[in-house]
Amino acid sequence: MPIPQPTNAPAPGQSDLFGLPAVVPATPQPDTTRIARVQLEGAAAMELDYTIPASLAEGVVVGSRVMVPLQNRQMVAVVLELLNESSHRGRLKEISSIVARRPMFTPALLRLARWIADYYLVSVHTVLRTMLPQAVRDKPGSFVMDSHLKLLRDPSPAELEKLMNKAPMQARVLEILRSCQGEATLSQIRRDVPRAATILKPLIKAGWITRSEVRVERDPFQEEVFLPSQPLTLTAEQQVAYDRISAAIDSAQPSKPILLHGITGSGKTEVYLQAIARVLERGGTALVLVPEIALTPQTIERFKARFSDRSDRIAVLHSHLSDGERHDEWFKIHEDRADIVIGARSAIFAPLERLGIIIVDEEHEPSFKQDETPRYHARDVAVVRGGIEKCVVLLGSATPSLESFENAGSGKYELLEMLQRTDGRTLPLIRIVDMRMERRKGTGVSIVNAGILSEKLRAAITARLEKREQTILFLNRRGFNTSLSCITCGETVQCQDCSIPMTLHKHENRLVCHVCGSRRLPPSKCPSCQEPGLKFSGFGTERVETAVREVFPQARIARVDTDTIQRKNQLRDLLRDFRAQKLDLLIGTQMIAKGLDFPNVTLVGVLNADLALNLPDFRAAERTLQLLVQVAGRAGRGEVKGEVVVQTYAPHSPAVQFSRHNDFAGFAQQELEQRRAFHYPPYTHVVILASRGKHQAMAEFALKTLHRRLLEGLSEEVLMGDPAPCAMAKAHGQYRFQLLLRTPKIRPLCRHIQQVLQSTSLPADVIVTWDVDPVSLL
Ligand SMILES: Nc1ncnc2c1ncn2[C@@H]1O[C@H](COP(=O)(O)OP(=O)(O)OP(=O)(O)O)[C@@H](O)[C@H]1O
Ligand SMILES: [Zn+2]
Repeated sequence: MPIPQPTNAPAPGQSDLFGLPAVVPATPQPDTTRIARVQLEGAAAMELDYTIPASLAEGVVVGSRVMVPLQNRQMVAVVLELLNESSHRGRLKEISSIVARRPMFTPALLRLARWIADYYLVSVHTVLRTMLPQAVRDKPGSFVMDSHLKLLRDPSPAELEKLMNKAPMQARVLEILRSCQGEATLSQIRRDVPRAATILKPLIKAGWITRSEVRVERDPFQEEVFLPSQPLTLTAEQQVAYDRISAAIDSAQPSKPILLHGITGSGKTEVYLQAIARVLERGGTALVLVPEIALTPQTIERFKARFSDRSDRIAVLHSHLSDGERHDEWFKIHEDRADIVIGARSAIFAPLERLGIIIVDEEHEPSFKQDETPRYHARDVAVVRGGIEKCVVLLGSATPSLESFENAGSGKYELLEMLQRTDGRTLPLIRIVDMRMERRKGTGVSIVNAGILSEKLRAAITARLEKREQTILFLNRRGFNTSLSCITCGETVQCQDCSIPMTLHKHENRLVCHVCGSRRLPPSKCPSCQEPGLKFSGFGTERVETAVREVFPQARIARVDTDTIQRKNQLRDLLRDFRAQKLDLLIGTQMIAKGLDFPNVTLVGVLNADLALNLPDFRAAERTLQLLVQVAGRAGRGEVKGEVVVQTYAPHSPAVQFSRHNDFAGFAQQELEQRRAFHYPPYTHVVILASRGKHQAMAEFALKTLHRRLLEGLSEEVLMGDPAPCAMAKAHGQYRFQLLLRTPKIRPLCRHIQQVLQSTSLPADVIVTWDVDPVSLL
């Protein structure tokens, strides 16, 4: 949809960030009173003070981008603070000019940036960079432009005919304009009159039309139509939750963050929708964070449908957008043309003003943590942003993170629970299959013997196929066989650059490294002892697909993983087919574990529950439980009761047992006791210090040096491990080491680490990283 440009818009091409002249020159005036503390862009972590000349006094506000002199050069900087005093007063230089009047960062976001910099030990500059999408950072204001033409008066038939004889192209343009109510864009007219641009001038001169420049939004949902949806009548539990949330929205006092623990299908999304409606009624805006993987068209459709009267005021930010789309969506928010923003992790930095609520759905999801610098956790940042903006923060999950659950337990957060499904149905029946027994039975069916499908699961699928109900099989591992090893010497074929076994992808007949992506032909003999006997083992989704097709030749089957889904709309189309029951059985990785709602799915099979359980991480049990509960939540969402079959070699582990009884609280209680006893989060904060480099000894030396320096003056409360190789000791050709620190008080530890890092010189070819509150130890 074209959007009118501000009236003072310069011609495209010479516009700066916000359609203002690129630079507002300053007249130097010695008599200044105010001082701006700025953050230089491009330079490392430099904060400097400048005076604000009187001529710019009104234009410079917190968040403005300005030009400042630095050693004979002019640099771009962001105003962080306005001060009355500076310790350097008298020697300060003046701000030269304003780059953009409208600040790129709201004051609240600047405060947030400082908090993040401080908490995660990074520079403010790095955080500010992260806060802007790349397309906005690099090419702000690069909109697609078009001309909007308007017919000033209808030509009479006689006038048209006269024009037709003299200048037929001009007459044709007038005709087109008349046929579309007197208004059209140049690109619309070009479809009929390709050279229309060349004849606009005479038409304008003759007083027939006017022309103005407009932006064309690159709207990711341009072609979608949304059927409006009405608010549902809330269930009793939903009503209680909603009442509390809306009281917090209405309250003038800042409220605690709210944790909404609602089982799958309890109608959390409906509560979010109604809470947002409440915020909008009061003139506020809403920010919704969803894990990238759950940010499906289905999710967005629900929001667009509910707020269909203002669906053009919903902005979406996630990684599947093109750069241009992301640029335009960001500016839509920046220019106050959006009231609701839905996005993945980095949308927490959406420059919304008048924020009334921040919702973090699936708050337990590890993907809310960024795995590169700055390693922030969007859920925790949401809580801090909520504090700064004085808005409601609502964290939702069927399996809250133990951090949030403990915060609710200790009264730091408020806990709301919804433990019934909206349809009043019970949760699906969960059957645990002990695969140790299963394999001992040796039924003679190869797929069973290979440990892929138990007899129970096979029978359950057969029953579903007969009843024309649908099945989802879940396995969080791609490929055909997951390892290849030598029967003589026992060596496993590993990636040369990474210390993990390579996976066979049969379709392309290659061994693939799932860490660095390197590929090679499967060797015919052992690379280590040169003997010929090599044996494939372990199975991934590709193998499952082949096996299931063999056992159920009539079934209509599809596989969903990153190997089969490569195009943008492929997943959407496939899920549409599944919903329309054009498919009987879906096999997939975590791509299908989240948020999907298919009424005809009555069976979910978890092929190997132990994958997450066996990870060397104190959160292994928590992750397993989250996964089982989420996956199980996909079954029985319609009329028929659902069934879940979980295959495991560890049937008695707490994660399996508690998920079977859908007892999140019971699991949390037991797990929290363990965490407390062994000083793990949420009772401590973890910091991981890691080193990596091409030379093993150097990387290890670097971390040992840091370890030694950290010991000096380390507080007694801090538990520090020894430097050790990471679980994946080598990746991308680099050796990796890490050091784990735990502490009940994070800030003093971070200050100590920062001092050590700043005062220790390390080998140039070793990279040292640190991660505050990591979500994974791998
Ligand atoms: N008050 C209600 N009355 C009737 N149906 C409802 C109500 N609230 C929600 N539903 C329906 O129940 C289903 C589940 O709701 P919803 O998706 O909001 O749950 P959820 O807790 O977000 O689920 P999940 O965590 O599994 O994604 C949806 O189909 C929704 O339309
Ligand atoms: Zn590799």
